[in-house]
This record gives sequence, C-alpha cells and structure tokens, in this order.
Amino acid sequence: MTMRTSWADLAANSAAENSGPAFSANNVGTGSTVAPSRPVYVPPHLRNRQPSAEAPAPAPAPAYSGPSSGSSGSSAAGNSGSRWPAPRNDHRSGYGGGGGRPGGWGNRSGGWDRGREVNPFEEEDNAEEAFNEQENTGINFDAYEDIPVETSGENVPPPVNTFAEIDLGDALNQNIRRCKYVKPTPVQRHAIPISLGGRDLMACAQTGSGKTAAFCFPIISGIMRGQPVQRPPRGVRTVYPLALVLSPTRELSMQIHEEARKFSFQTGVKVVVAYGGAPINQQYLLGALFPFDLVMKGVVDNVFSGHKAALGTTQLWQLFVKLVLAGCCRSSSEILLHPFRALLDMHEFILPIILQFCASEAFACLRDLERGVDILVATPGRLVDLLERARVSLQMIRYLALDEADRMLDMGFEPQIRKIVEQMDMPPPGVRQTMLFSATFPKEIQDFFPTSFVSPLSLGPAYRLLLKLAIHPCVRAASFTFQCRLSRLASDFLSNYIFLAVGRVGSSTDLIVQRVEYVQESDKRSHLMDLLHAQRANGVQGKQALTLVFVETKKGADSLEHWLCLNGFPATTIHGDRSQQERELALRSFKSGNTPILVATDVAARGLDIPHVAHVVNFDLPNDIDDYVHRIGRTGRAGKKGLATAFFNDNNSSLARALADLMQEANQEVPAWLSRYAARSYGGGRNRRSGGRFGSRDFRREGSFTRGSSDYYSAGNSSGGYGGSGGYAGGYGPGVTSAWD
Ligand SMILES: Nc1ncnc2c1ncn2[C@@H]1O[C@H](COP(=O)(O)OP(=O)(O)OP(=O)(O)O)[C@@H](O)[C@H]1O
Repeated sequence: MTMRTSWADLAANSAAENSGPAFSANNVGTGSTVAPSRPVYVPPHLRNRQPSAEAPAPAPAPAYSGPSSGSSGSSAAGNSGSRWPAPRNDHRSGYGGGGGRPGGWGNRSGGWDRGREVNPFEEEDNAEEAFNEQENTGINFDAYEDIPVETSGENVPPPVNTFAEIDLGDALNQNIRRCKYVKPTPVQRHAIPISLGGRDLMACAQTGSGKTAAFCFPIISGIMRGQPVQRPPRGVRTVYPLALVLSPTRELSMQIHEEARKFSFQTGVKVVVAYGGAPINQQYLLGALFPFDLVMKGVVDNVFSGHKAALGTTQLWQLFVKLVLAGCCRSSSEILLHPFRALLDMHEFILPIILQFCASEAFACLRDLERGVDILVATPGRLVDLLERARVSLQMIRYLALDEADRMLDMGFEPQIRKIVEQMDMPPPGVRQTMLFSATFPKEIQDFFPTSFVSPLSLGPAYRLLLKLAIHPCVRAASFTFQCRLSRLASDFLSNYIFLAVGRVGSSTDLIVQRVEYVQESDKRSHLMDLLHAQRANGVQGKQALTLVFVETKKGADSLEHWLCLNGFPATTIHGDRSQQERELALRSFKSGNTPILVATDVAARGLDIPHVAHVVNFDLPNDIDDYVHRIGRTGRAGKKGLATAFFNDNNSSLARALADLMQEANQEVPAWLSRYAARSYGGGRNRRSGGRFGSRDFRREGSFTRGSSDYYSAGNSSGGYGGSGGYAGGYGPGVTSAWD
C-alpha cells in the first residue's frame, strides 16, 4: 500500500534508514535497533487515555464525520448521512455547573505530546526578567466598573462576575491563575457565558480590554470538553483543526498564538499559528522550501536544478533536508555538528539557506502544523495557501473567531475570508460556532460605490480625495457601503447571534490621556525631540516606558528611525516593507526595552499587546478615526494608564470633528483651536459615532439591512439614515437606520 506521509514521519523513517548500509560509516545511532519513534498525532479526546487505549479507527478518507454527540463509539444522533450532521451545541450543555458534561474535565489532564510541550509561562518569565513585577495583578478594575454594556439577540445568557462562576475546567482555570487574571474584564464577563452557551457572537469592546481571552477561553474549554472526533489516519498529511482564529496581521496572529498557548498549557489542546501570505515565488529560496511537497520530492531537484549533477548524492541530500526540516536539527549549532554535515562541505552554498530557514519562525510554525493542531491561528493569506495545498482542511471546524473583523475587510481580505469560510469545506453557520470581535466595528471603506454600479471605473483616488474633504454625500454612501459589507458578512457568517457592545464602541478608553498639539509638518521632528527630551528629563524612559510613534509611510518610518538613532534615541521600526524576521526582531527589541522607541506604520496599530507602552505619538495622524482609536489603544491597556500625543496640522482637518468628539467622549480636554477646526468642518455637527449611546448597534434591530439584495445601498439613503440628521457632520443621528455609525 502506498501512503503519503508527512515530512515529519518521513524524517523519522529516514532516521531509521540511517542504520542501513549507506550510512554505516556515520555515527548515527548505534545500529538498526534504535529507530526514533514517529511523531504520532494524538487527537485531543484521546490524549488523556492510557497508552494501551485503542488507536483511532483508520478512516478510509479524511471525510468529516461530524463531532459525534454520543459517547465514544456511538454514532451521533441525527447524523443521517448529512455532511454537517451534528448540532453544534451538542457538547455545550450549559456552563456553570450544568449537568450533562460529558467526560468531565479531570480526564483530560493528559497532554498533547506533553513531553514536548514547552511551558509558555517559563518562556515568558525568562524573556521578561526585566519586567518582573506582576503584570496583571495591578489592574485597575474600577476603571471598568462603569462601562456601559449593551447586548441584543434572543435569550442572552447572563453575565458572570468571577471566573469561578464559569466552569472552564481545571487546567484552563489554572492557566488563568498563572496569567494572574483575578477576575474577568467586562467583555469577558459577557462574552464567555454567551460563547459557552453555544451562541454566535458579534462583540465590540474597547482596546486592551481582554478580547483575546474572551474568545480563547470558550474555544479551549469547548475543545477540552468536546466529544471525540474521528481524525484522519496517520500518514495523511492534511491537518484538521477544530477551531480557526483569523486575524489581519502576522504580528497579531503571533500574539494571539502566544496568548492561546498560555491559556491552553497542559489542557491537551494544541495551538498552531500560520502567518504570512506572500506568494511562494516571492520568498525565493526560503519560499521554495515552504511547500514541503517539494522537499519530499527532492528539494535539490527543484531548487538547485542546475547543480543536480554536481550533487551526485541527491538521495543523501534529500535525507539531510528531511532531517533538518523534521526538527532533528533544531539549531544552527546542531546542524553544524550533524553527522551529515560533511555533505554540506561539498555544497556550501546550501548551508546558509538551510540555516536561515531553520531559524525562521515560519519553519517552526509549519513544522508544528505537521504535528497536528486543534486551534489554528492564521492570517487569511497564509491560510488560503495552506488550504489550496490541502495541508489544512476545515471540515472539522467547530469554532471560528475573526479578530479585528472590520480591519480584515478594511485591508481587502474579504474575498479570502469568504473563500475560507464559504467556499472550502468549513461547516456552515449553525453547525460551527462563530465569533466576530473588534474594538471598532465598522468604518473605512474600500469601495466608493457598489462595484456593480460603477465597475469598471476605479474611484479609489477620487474617494480618498472626497474622504479628505468629507463634503460629499457620497462619502456617507461609501461609508454605508462598508457598513453593509460588514453587516452582510455578519449576516452570512453568524447564526442567531448575540450582539455585544462593551463601552462606547469605537471610543477610546479614558485611561488614556489624549493630547493634541498643533505642529507644522516641518516642525514635527524637533517637536518629537522635545517630547522625548522632556520624557528623559522626567525620568520617563527605558524599559518601563516605551514610546510608540506612528507615521504614515514606510519610508517615513525608516527615515524617522534613522534620525532618532542619530540623535541619541535608540529606535527601531516596523512596517510592511520589512521582512518577517526584521519585524519580529524589531518587536522583540522594543518589548525588551533595548530600543525603547518603535516607529511604526499602521501595521502595528491593531491588537498588539505590548506591556509598558507608556506613550503613543501620532507623528502623522491617520485619516480614519478608528485607526486613531486602535493606535492609541496600544497604551492604557488592561486598566493601566497611558498617554497619547497627536501632531495635528491643516492636513488633518478632515479628522478634526471626529477627533474632538472622541476626546470629549473620553473626558479629555479638547483644545480650543481643535474645537474651532471641528466647528469649521462641514456644518458643526457631530461625528458619525455620536448619534447614540453606543457607537455601534445591532443592525438587525434597525431592519435596514437586506441580505442578498442591493437594497442595502438604497435603504440607508431612502430611510434617511444619512440625510435625516442634516449632513455628514450630523452623524447618522437620531433616526439612524444603520447599525454601524
Ligand atoms: N481578566 C483579566 N485580568 C487581567 N488582565 C487581563 C485580563 N484579560 C486580559 N488581560 C490582559 O489585558 C491585556 C489586553 O488584552 P487583549 O490584548 O486581549 O486586549 P484586546 O481587547 O484584544 O485589545 P485590542 O483591541 O487592542 O486588540 C493583555 O495583556 C491581557 O493579558
């Protein structure tokens, strides 16, 4: 029987083959009796079993059979041959002590390949020696007490006040204690019971308020207590995650992965991240090594075709590469000491490539993926790549979480997201459980008009101009278009969901002191220098007081970084033109305080949770108030205070009103000159968000959204959603029909 095997398996085989004659001269092992054990994927539901427990019955094909709702071995009631047979809440029979919890938590203490599981808390302790004070115990929870919360939808499960009220399972509870989370933040208080109750959720909550845990806890606990699912037989290279978390950027994905690893430590739930998404050919040699199929077929043939003859020992090479990729050599030094190193001497040009590849995070991620995954955290681009290569199947997905959902649309990921969710093999809404999270639902607009209306005209630049001027009613229509896209996405992806808004959606937290200073373009650098010198003079510097500076362009980021370094302020930069390695290095260097200033483009605006960011400087203000909210949200997190300074000048006048309103809303002092700018801009009304108590509303209430038709473009206009309040400046105002103001 021929069966494709994973490269991890192949490598293990290869190692066993080493004892054969071809390798007898090498000091690999001590003979044929010592064959390394294969890395065997153990499904979560079997990980707590004794080794003698029967292996999962091999499935003829990795077709999804649905999570069985009965006890192990029994067929799921109501399966009846349907592709998505099991009702998704079959394993969520109540939280908080409700009966019927199958299996119980205690049985699950067995880990997923526990011997290999690295303790993320230890890793963190080592990495953060300098920051040895307790991160989360000093949280000012009072800061959250008065936050208004709004929920809508049918039968909303009641919130909880403590983690003890929720039955998350011992292992997860222990990790929550390890994280030093004393009690749930408001979004967690509401979102966790809703998700544990099996409901779909669309949640908006302020930056830094703990949304990651709000979607991770129910997923991890759901997987822990979930019923067994039949996994594909060993040797099938496709992996079948049970949960998928999509996020817009690599950095955010990595961060979610790190958090989720902590939460799932010793729970038996395995979390893997896959990020990036550049086409393979753009990654040149490293990229060529990415598709492991190529490695298996002979990376030498594919990558070094011109040298094939010279290599001569192609098979040996393949074996070496397999060993390296399988993790037999985990570090550069191991490779250099490896018995097959001799081969490299013949072909030195390959060594740096292999070393570089082995050192890359991407390599580690993909290697992890091959070993199995329960929760896959991914950027849309990379996931599409993996799906197309059939390395990942979504057939078994029970949980789908979209973090920064609005940003993903904003970044143009909608086609990819729709492909992933609707066009591959993911179970449909109602079978899977879906959660959409962000601090700002909605805004920013990619399309000026519905494409069907104006295609093939490209109105992007025109739109941008209008957005700047913000005088044309079409701007409102465009905004509405985006809102409709998000509404439609929610409507397509979610089933009977609950809408949760914690705090004023899209507003900033008043933990952040916001300052706006009028600074001409040409004075910005010297002004920044003044701020940094003042910080230094006040002793606000170093590892405990990081400064994040946002600029508009990648070039601007590089040049400002260079200038800061020249002027004695160690800085680093992060933007889209930097390689993944450079970005990771920059983040690490910033987090550790080695370079306490990070100059960034919007790539770092969302979701990044960097402790000790004391000051966010908007050197260049964004065009979009939501981007501003996310940027300043990098400070003042988890109940801590922060400072945000913005340099404003005439180029930013389109933002004046929204900025002034936002500051007012967050009880900040609005400079008189900014109020004047705001008053001057289009009629003196208020910004788009201030029409109601909550910036964002459940659009289902308004009945303005008509799925699958173009009505939603006209509905807003005809119903007076924009016009009713008398112009853009009036916001959507009273009588608003859109949920997304
Ligand atoms: N219950 C809790 N108690 C204490 N700290 C918490 C709690 N929940 C989360 N945190 C901490 O709060 C910080 C912010 O959390 P997180 O990054 O999830 O916020 P967020 O709402 O996703 O922010 P953003 O909108 O910027 O993405 C993290 O450092 C996290 O460890």
